[in-house]
Amino acid sequence: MRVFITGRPGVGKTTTLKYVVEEVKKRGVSVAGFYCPEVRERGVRVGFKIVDFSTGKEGWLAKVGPGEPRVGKYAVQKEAGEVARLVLSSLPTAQLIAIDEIGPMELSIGAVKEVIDAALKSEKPLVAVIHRQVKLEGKIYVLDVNNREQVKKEVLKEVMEALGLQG
Ligand SMILES: Nc1nc2c(ncn2[C@@H]2O[C@H](COP(=O)(O)OP(=O)(O)OP(=O)(O)O)[C@@H](O)[C@H]2O)c(=O)[nH]1
Repeated sequence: MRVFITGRPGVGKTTTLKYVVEEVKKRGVSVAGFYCPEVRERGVRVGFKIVDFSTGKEGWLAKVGPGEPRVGKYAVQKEAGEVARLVLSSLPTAQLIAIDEIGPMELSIGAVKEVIDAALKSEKPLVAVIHRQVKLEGKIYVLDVNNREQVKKEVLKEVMEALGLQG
């Protein structure tokens, strides 16, 4: 099972993915993967964190300021690799893989791309937010404000079925 969630910025992709992860975790499912929330200071975006779904450990993915390598105006942070390696180590024992997101920034950071490649190679059920420019084989939900409640339920149902769990 591979389900991808895409849609325009701010439409609710992360919220949808986190809803599904939290619902299956309530049912005792082990989830591996990460999400990359933006960080704002006084309303201005200053960078992104990377958070491990399995342990909750987080680190800076990339933030404004000096440093190499860079993704756009952001400097990639070394700690991103530490969190990514933690995620990679939890993939083998997980029942579900969840990634937010498979996008240009994540794909340009070696250790994070390694997690994404491992997830895509895995036979395990995968739910991922994909950037609208990224094309992958699988069931794709294009989220909008009118369908996001319905999509939350549909994706959860697909995951539960793939894991052999009741509703
Ligand atoms: N009322 C309502 N608000 C939502 C829903 N989903 C997301 N939001 C709100 O919309 C805003 C953006 O949600 P995200 O989940 O971060 O949207 P996103 O598509 O992941 O955003 P980007 O990653 O920046 O593209 C947040 O303030 C959410 O609280 C929803 O189902 N209902």
